[in-house]
Amino acid sequence: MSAERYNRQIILKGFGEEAQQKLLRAKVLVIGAGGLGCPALQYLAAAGIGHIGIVDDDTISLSNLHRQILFTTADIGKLKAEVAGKRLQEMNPQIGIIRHPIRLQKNNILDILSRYDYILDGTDNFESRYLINDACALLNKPLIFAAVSGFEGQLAVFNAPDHSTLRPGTNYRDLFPEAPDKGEIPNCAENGVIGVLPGILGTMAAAETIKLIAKIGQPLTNKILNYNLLTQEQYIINISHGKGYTLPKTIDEFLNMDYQDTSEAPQGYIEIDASELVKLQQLESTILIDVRERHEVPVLDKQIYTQVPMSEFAAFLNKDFYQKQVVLICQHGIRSVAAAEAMQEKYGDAKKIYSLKGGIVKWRDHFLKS
Ligand SMILES: Nc1ncnc2c1ncn2[C@@H]1O[C@H](COP(=O)(O)OP(=O)(O)OP(=O)(O)O)[C@@H](O)[C@H]1O
Repeated sequence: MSAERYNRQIILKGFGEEAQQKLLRAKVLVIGAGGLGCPALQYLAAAGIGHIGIVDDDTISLSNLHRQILFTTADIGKLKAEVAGKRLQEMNPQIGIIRHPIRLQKNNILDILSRYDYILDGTDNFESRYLINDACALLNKPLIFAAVSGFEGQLAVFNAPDHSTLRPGTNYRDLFPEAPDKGEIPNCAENGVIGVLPGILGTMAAAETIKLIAKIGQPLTNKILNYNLLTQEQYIINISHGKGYTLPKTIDEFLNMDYQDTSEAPQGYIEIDASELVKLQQLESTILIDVRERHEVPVLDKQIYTQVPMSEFAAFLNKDFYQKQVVLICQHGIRSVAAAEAMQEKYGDAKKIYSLKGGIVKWRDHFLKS
């Protein structure tokens, strides 16, 4: 270990060489390399956590970049776990980074989690949260939990005993015994999120992880912190042990639990305006498709826009093409939506599909300039 790299935290009173050694020996798994996971990973890697695992099966999209700060425009379409792993390794070559580009599900989670000492949940859906919570409880792993919703964030440490009172640790089900129905509570893709909020909460989650490992301060065990970005107010609520929920006590019980599928529902196509079209046009991996019939005006530059009239669209869908982003354009943005739906049906969420809202007529200036 190069002591110089960590010197400023080693010299800190109440931290020191001993705490640094604990970080170096720790194995932390971060689930989700998204808005919360990216900042958490950066600080954990920089602080010198010896082994960091990254789980994420998703690829990087343009709309991730305002908050998933490990990624650049050139990374669009690549696997988050791979890119995050590479970047963190460059940041700190002294630590071990293990990439798991997979979706955690009931059938693989126990195997992956059992290789780590601390688990940080940076996912964005309730199915995964309950699955991770129960797996951590079963395997007796401390779980650092963060979540954002609107302009507010929550932070807690589950399943870790409170060292001052020796009370056993509470878990996510003590707060919310059962999962809401899929789609009942909107996620960031549906509700929106300001990039800095998961940045703050992800960083706070890294701080809780470091506190737990180094055994400093008072981690948020048996408590949940609520943070409001608009007012900068925070408050902490004590969590007591709840009743009336089932936590699996054995692997068989876990495997028999009825967890919902954690894979994302197909995202559907995204309607964009001209400013987003300009950004997508700058990416080499974008294909622009004009779905109007051949006689329609204005005629678009054939070098930039591929013309596939709606009457020929079904045949076009059978061709294989590998571009990651497909932007569909028509006169008023109605046929492009129909084309987007057809593509969505064919490819599910394997492709990012965009439709220009309002069409060429609404954004006439953009098309006349180009
Ligand atoms: N069960 C799971 N296994 C692996 N990764 C997961 C799981 N559940 C969620 N994730 C990952 O957690 C990350 C959460 O990131 P974030 O909340 O910023 O949303 P996003 O899915 O990247 O973006 P958006 O919702 O805007 O499309 C995603 O990259 C997602 O793939």
